[in-house]
Amino acid sequence: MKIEHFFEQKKPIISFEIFPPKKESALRNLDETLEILSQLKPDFISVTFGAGGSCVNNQTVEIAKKIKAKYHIEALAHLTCLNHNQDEINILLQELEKAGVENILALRGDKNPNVTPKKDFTYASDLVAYIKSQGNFGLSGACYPEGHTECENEVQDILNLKKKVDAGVGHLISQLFFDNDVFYNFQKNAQLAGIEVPIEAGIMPVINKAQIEKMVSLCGASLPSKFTKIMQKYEDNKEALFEAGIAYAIDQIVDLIAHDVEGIHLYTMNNPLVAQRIYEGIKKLL
Ligand SMILES: NC(=O)C1=CN([C@@H]2O[C@H](COP(=O)(O)OP(=O)(O)OC[C@H]3O[C@@H](n4cnc5c(N)ncnc54)[C@H](O)[C@@H]3O)[C@@H](O)[C@H]2O)C=CC1
Ligand SMILES: Nc1nc(=O)c2c([nH]1)NC[C@@H]1CN(c3ccc(C(=O)N[C@@H](CCC(=O)O)C(=O)O)cc3)CN21
Repeated sequence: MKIEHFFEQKKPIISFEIFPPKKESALRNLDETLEILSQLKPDFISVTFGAGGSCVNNQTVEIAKKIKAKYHIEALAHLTCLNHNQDEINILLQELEKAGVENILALRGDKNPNVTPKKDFTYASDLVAYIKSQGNFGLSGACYPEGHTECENEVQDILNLKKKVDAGVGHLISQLFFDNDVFYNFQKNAQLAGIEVPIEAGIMPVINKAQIEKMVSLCGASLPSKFTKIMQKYEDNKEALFEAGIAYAIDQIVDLIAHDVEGIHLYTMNNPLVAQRIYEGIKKLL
């Protein structure tokens, strides 16, 4: 089923994101992760492709296939185009079709200073238009409540997002954010720009200090003082930071649901216990 159809239901949809681990040995743990995540019955699970700028040939197609075939949950495979030419994209599309994966998150991909980008696709919107011309995939895109780090200003970023939607994206997933007002402001601006597809709010529960630093450098999310206060107080107390990170994420989600958000996309970072705790905290609100 195409993901955009999930939004025809009246309640907010819930989805999880996982990434293919770099180490072969961690792939076994991923099965345990999927076992737990699937019991929570999310509307779909997305699988990243070379997240954070790496472009090794990872297991995205295989994992997305397993999510559908073994766990009977809709899968959304991420696909990046900066480091692929058209022939390589064709092969990946064939593999996805053969695997029965119907939904693609079409992305440009993070720039990696050690890799020269290929020239067939420049922006995610180029990939969206190309996939649209090639088959019958459901297409999703990424959006940036605080503006994309490379874009000169937020107005231009929203106009670029409109191009991506017009190219054929039926659903958007937001970059993570820690201040809900930033997201509400973005929703309003997207609407003013004529963007009418559903926008899921991307939430990352932050449970360790290294992760916060990595994410801030990767996506430039601003940190409200309420957030930094908690992180500073508990940075050296692992258990307390875990609890505080979960509480902060639940607090964000409760507020988003009260504001009638269309969906919550949880960046699980392959930690199923975090997803489980958060799901427990919000399930009665759905
Ligand atoms: N690997 C993964 O699974 C994930 C990666 N990301 C990363 O997020 C970042 C951006 O990806 P996307 O949103 O797919 O890229 P995008 O191509 O939509 O946007 C990238 C930049 O180009 C600008 N832009 C977009 N379309 C344009 C156009 N037609 N004309 C002029 N400028 C345009 C945007 O304003 C933005 O600054 C990447 O760094 C991506 O890899 C995000 C989520 C998951
Ligand atoms: N710019 C950007 N790039 C992304 O890839 C991305 C976003 N933003 N925003 C949302 C999510 C978050 N994602 C992430 C972020 C970090 C890792 C990460 O820390 N990966 C480890 C791999 C560890 C392992 O293999 O076990 C790494 O070291 O890169 C993974 C996915 C993917 N997404």
